[in-house]
Amino acid sequence: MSANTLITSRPRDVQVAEIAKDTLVLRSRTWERLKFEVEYSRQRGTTANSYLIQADKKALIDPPGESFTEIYLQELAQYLDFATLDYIVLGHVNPNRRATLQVLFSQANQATLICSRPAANALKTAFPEWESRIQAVRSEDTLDLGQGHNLTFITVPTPRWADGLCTYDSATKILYTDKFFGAHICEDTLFDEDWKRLDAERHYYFDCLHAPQAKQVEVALEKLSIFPAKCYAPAHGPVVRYSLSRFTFDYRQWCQKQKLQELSVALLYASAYGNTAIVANAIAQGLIENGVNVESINCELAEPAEITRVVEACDGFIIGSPTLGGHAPTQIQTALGIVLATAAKTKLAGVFGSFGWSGEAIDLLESKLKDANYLLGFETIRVRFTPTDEIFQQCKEAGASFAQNLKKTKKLRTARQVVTETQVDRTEQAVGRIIGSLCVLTTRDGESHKGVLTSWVSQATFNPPGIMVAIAEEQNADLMCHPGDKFVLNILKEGRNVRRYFSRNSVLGNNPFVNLSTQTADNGCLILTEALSYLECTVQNQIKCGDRWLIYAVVDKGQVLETDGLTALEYRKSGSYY
Ligand SMILES: Cc1cc2nc3c(=O)[nH]c(=O)nc-3n(C[C@H](O)[C@H](O)[C@H](O)COP(=O)(O)O)c2cc1C
Repeated sequence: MSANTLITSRPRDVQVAEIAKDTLVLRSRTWERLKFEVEYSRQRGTTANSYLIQADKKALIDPPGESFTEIYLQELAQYLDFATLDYIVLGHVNPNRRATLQVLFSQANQATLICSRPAANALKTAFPEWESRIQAVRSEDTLDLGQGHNLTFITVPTPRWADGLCTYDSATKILYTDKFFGAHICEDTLFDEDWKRLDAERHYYFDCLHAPQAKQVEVALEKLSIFPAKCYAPAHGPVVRYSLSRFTFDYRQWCQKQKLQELSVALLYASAYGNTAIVANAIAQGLIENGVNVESINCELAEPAEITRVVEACDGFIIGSPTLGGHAPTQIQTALGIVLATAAKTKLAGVFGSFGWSGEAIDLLESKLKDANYLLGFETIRVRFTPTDEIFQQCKEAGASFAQNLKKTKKLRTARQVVTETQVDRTEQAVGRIIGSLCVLTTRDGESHKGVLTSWVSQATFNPPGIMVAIAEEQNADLMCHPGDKFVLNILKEGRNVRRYFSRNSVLGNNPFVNLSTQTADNGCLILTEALSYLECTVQNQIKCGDRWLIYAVVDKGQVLETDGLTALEYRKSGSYY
């Protein structure tokens, strides 16, 4: 029997120990993975740490979730007469923790609940009967428990825990860090004396929970750094006494590492009950494991300017929503508006969400992004209620495949944009920055069909719909420079290599059309069925300018052949050649 089997067979318990003057830790331990930790467990169990400070006043910090309610309260009763408890301090709230609070609050009937403002709002909705006993605190608010135990509160909002609150006790110099500086590992050892052994678990915990919110974690670290802490008391895993500065340094390094990744994805979501947030976290894990930085935005907290900034800066974006009353929450609708107005169409996009029965919000997001012509980096993820282990894995894989797709498209774009320092003519380089849609222009000469590749095309008029094409003599200009001449403009799709049949150096034969599937348009010219769309055009005017004919033609009719996909673009190094 392996050591691991032995460990997992131990029953849940609550380990109690004194960690400083007047201060106990109560570690609710499970040697197996907890269900709600599907998202970040490495199967080494975990501890849900709660702390009790007993000075002139008594404060209990972070009672555990409902899987421990009974054994935790039984154990706590050995050390505390509930009727004498003055305060319950919460680092964050979640639905899972409410069950324990419900029982504790009814027995500790003198106790006031201390938490951040967002947590207070959520708790007042959950426990309206206790509204007067819930007290919201702000950063730098203090609470004197007597005997030197002066508590200072620090709000540390992150996308995942908008209501995050840390607490510093001046008597013991313990900083109660809640979700920061934890690890999911269950052992008898209370402290981190053998901290090198904890490295992998700590790093994994950070990657799963904090890497997607590195920016906000850095802000939190800054706020916490002003306290002369000698000990971190986290919500999970060993109490940090021996590796405080090393662990703080690691957090800073890990945050930096995220920000230095070459590619970054904006992950926008809202989540009323936490399910969409779990899906977001799974996708984030897949991205992070594949070397992509993730900037999470909880749309319920973020200002529009912040969303705009992140969407502008990212290489790809993924947006997720719950469906509530047949709709996406207002904040998601606002974020979608910002995305549609801000994100370049070349950015890779993704959609996900948790729903109950109809999932309209997910459909809305998908259809708006598809209509706007964004390319999706994975098939839209629809999860009913809470993701199972299996679905969680699938979401993670979707994140991984988004990362791979992002790398591919980025490579394509940068390869085309590289300009070497040896190029002499800056003007040419500057002109070369003009890009165009890659098209094949087909004309007809009697029974013979011709096709030329060009990106020198743009819309010229709304009414009638008209286009402008610049064409060289050798590009069959004679077939399209007279009023009344007909042609078809085939607009090519990114990722399909149709251009190779029409390039000047093509070795694929003189007649490109034998290799391609075509239809004949009403005007007699060929439509390439692999194109994204096509326009049937009639020439109206022309001007000979420099080495080109400038042709103006009206669009008689057109059709989109594929609703998914992006227009292929032609990037050039110089304005003096194609
Ligand atoms: C008040 C309320 C209204 C809901 N309305 C819908 C709905 O119209 N369509 C649907 O598919 N699911 C609906 N649901 C189910 C939620 O979409 C589902 O619980 C989802 O997991 C919530 O995601 P979240 O945990 O990220 O908030 C509703 C749930 C609640 C609580």
